[in-house]
Amino acid sequence: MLSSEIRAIAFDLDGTLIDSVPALAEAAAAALVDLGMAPCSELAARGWIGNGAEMLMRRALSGNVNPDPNLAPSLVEQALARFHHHYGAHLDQGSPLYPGVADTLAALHQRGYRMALITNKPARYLPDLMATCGLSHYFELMLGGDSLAQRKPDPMPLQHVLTQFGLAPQQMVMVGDSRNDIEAARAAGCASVGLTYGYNYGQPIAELGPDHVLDHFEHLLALLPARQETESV
Ligand SMILES: O=C(O)COP(=O)(O)O
Ligand SMILES: [Mg+2]
Repeated sequence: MLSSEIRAIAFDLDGTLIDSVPALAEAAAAALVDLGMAPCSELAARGWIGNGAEMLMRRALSGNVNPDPNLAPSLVEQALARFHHHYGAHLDQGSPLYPGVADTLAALHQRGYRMALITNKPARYLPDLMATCGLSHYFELMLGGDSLAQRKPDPMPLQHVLTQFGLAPQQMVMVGDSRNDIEAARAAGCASVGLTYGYNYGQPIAELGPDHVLDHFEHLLALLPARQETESV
């Protein structure tokens, strides 16, 4: 069980709520082909997701999770533009919800938790993508990787949500699949829950030391009781 002080939940998106690998990998591969390069595999792209679209394309251009520091800025710019072209054109395909996500979010909402989305994905995609998934109405605030000056693993997005919600760090938990989520939560003074099914550069999320590690999204319900119950004690 998480602290009974928890009033809000910040959710990561890619690898936590939706399996975005198929859509992101396809757009990255198509962008490489547009530039006359060989496409990347879905498996490779899986290890490059987590730090936003530009970093995904830097890694794709380099064929490595550690991007070549000498990539020409114009090449990165072109690759990113082609990525946005392909990804934006197929937002409604290739990003299925993980099992249990819709019902669990509905139940947590019903239990009285306030919810925010904190993703490193570019903010421009969030309204349409979340509407397509049928999840928009749960989130009071949706932040993308380019919404603020800093993104996860920096604590800034979590601090922004706390300020907007008028809450202290111990009143919010971050739920995510990668080191960026766990490190951002720790730096903000928030609890964290790590999900094992997402993308964490191939490293088990437990190694980052989140407060709880879950294999299934719906197991969140056991950690976060109905708010009315918590408030009556
Ligand atoms: O798109 C990314 O690179 C990561 O997105 P996430 O923060 O929702 O996992
Ligand atoms: Mg993620």
